[in-house]
Amino acid sequence: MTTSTTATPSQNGDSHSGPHIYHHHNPVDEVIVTEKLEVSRIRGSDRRMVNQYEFEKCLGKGQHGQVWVARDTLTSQVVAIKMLKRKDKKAEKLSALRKRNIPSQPHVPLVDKMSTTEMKILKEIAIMKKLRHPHVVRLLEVMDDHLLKEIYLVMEYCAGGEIKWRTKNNEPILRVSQTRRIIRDVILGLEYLHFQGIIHRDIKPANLFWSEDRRIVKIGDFGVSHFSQAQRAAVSGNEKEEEDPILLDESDLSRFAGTPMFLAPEVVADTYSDPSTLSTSTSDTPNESGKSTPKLRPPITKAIDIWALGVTIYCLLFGSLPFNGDSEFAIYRSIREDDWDVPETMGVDHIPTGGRHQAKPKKGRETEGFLLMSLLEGLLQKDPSKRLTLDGAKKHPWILKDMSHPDIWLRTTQMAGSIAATDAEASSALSFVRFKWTLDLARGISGFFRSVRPQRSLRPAEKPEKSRAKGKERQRDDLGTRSMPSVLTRQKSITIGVHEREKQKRRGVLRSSANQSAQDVRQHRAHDNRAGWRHSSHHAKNSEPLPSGSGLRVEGSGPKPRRSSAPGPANLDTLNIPSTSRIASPRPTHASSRQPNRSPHITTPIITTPSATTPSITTPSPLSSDTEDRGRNRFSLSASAMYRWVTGRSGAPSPQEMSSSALASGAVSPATAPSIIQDDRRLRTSRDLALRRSEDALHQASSRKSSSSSGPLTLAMRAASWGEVGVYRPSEDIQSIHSGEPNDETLDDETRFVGAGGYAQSPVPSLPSGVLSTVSSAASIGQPAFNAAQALLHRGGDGPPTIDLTSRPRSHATSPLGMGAPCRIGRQTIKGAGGGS
Ligand SMILES: Nc1ncnc2c1ncn2[C@@H]1O[C@H](COP(=O)(O)OP(=O)(O)OP(=O)(O)O)[C@@H](O)[C@H]1O
Repeated sequence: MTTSTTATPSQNGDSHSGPHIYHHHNPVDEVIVTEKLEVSRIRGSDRRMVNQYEFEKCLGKGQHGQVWVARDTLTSQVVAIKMLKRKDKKAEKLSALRKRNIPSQPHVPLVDKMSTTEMKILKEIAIMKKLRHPHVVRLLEVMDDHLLKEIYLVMEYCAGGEIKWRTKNNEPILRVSQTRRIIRDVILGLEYLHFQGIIHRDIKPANLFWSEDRRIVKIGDFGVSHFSQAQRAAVSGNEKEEEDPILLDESDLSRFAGTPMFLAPEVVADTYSDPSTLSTSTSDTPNESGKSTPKLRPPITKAIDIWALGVTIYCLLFGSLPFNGDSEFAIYRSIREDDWDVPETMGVDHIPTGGRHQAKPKKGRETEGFLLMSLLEGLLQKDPSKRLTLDGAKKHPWILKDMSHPDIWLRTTQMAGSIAATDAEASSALSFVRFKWTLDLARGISGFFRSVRPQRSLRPAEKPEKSRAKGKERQRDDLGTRSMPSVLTRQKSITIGVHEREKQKRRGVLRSSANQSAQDVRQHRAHDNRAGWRHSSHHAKNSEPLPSGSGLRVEGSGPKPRRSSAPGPANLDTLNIPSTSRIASPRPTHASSRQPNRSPHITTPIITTPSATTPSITTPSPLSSDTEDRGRNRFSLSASAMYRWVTGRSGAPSPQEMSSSALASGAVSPATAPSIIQDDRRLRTSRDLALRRSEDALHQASSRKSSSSSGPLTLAMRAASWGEVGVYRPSEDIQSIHSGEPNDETLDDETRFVGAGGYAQSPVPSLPSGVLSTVSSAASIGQPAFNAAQALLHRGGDGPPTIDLTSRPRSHATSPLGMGAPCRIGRQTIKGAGGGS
């Protein structure tokens, strides 16, 4: 649900009048859009207050504005607020020059009415609004008052800061194992972005953020990201899916955006340095006149993120960049032409690399260095068509190294059919619903999954990107820590007319959805969410040129100068969707695709039959032969299987075995248990349970607004992303997954248990993995589930071990397990090194 809020009249006249209603964040809410702002100063201090947010300290300044840590005085939640200036004089001048060449049209393009900066901001917002994943920084609220010169993006605050990767002497500061875990998180986040049709375009260590305790890494900064409708349609199987017109503009891939050292070769292709060679020919053979025609520039696809991931891994492990130069031009040349090399050792733990080219060892004897070289080889392929895919990277032995159950990790973190790919689905609390244990829910879902096999759709035909822009480059003086500013070159596709039609369509949908049955609630929410977009951009899209702000003074000189623009890459969307990402079609948009028996609560990903226009094939998951397994009823309750294991018999737990509070709260219904257990019959092994737990963590996390560091949820999530899925491990394993100092003796039993994503040692020494993981999952879900788990496990006598869960696990923020512990290098304790600051 998107909510508009209003503010009080300002004391200082900074905002206009309106009733005093500030929105209270609810973890399952969609992004809030606030249109009226009150900007004031806190009495007796020079600190700024914007609506309910008290600004505390400035984190830094980027291209278009500042980022502040602020506190929500209503909830005490600490957030990061990005203040973006609507107008950017320099960028606009450049844009105005370009626009002179655009012929006049019956409808004035939206971009011509809005500043290019504002357009960019709106795009960033539109992209961020779609995202909800534990490894992606979350947008909580957009504060956009057209009377003010700044737009405020309230985001999840990642208190661990950005990932630091080198000392002043260009030495690495992370261990190899830490890097591996970071990269696993990034892969999961990136996989989600690509699944959503988003190319990040600025993957680099500085855009990867630690959670407060440095257990989780999240991808942030979507300032130059690109949304591809074609990619999205390929995933959803619905080419006609409605989207924001702002997002539909695909010309912006022709922008030359990103951070120079992390740009892929296809982005800096030599047509850039020599515009005369620019050609649309696909051949490099001599033509009739005998002249050789250069190859067509490779299309810009999500493969650019894979390249940047390779550069990022290199940075984290070696403390230096694989491609560098004294000037931007030299950097690009190096990216295009140079081979990369590696130092003798990697990581702060100085593990030998074995060199760039090494003889292939016998199977099973591959060294860390050998595996890394093979991974980098795949990621840093200059030809994007030969580059490793994200799926390939995820399955690479270096990434999976030291995992006790890589196959389970791969399966549990698989995107297709498991991750809610739409806003509506992402907003659902799958695990929470699961623990409601409603009969309809369990039956409906299991029936559904039995009847529908996963399908995967082929992507639509490639769209040629027409626009090409030429430009000059400018030298950059920083070392890849700053993104290049982005300037839209053409925005012809977005017109007021398009917007009006879009609005009318949505209104119609919204009206009719008001009368739909409860089964349509989820779909309604999706529309509602997108319609909510109108709140923030309504005036921008429909009104006359925006009035200049009356409130905040414009400070500074705007963004850094535009560095360069390049000839536009040729093609836009030949996005290679990993096979594992194609299985599900998550959002039905037509009534015909609705499942008649689905409960209004059911918000599980939907596997739709592909539309007539989209060819599809049915392919088993590459990870396992049991594709059907993926389609199983994920609502089958692990807890019931846990019950079966605990009691040694099938059937429902008796009411006495349920905790009274769980029953009282309605979270556990004895009447529903038999059917649930029946549905659960196929889940016989603890392995399945472990799998389930991990999925739950993902879903639960994706449903939470505040997926920051607090709460036990993130522990389960961490387990999933760190590849340690619900497996009991002895004490030495705790150290092996410990990113801080190995001799940390401060773990107490409870903390160990809280960290039960596979790290518990006591007090559950002989607990099978499934049970342990289930409890971990339950703990992440909340009191009712927690009570249920407790009821099931809390039995004495000759059965399995008793686990006392009477006290809620304490926040893992206090737990030293994992990356929270300091990492010392010499006498220094290094921030961002998986340790304290
Ligand atoms: N959600 C967040 N949580 C914590 N810190 C953040 C968050 N978002 C941004 N920051 C920090 O705020 C600072 C400013 O960020 P911003 O993205 O505006 O600029 P930048 O990354 O330095 O430059 P640019 O984006 O122009 O490349 C950076 O130090 C960044 O690490």
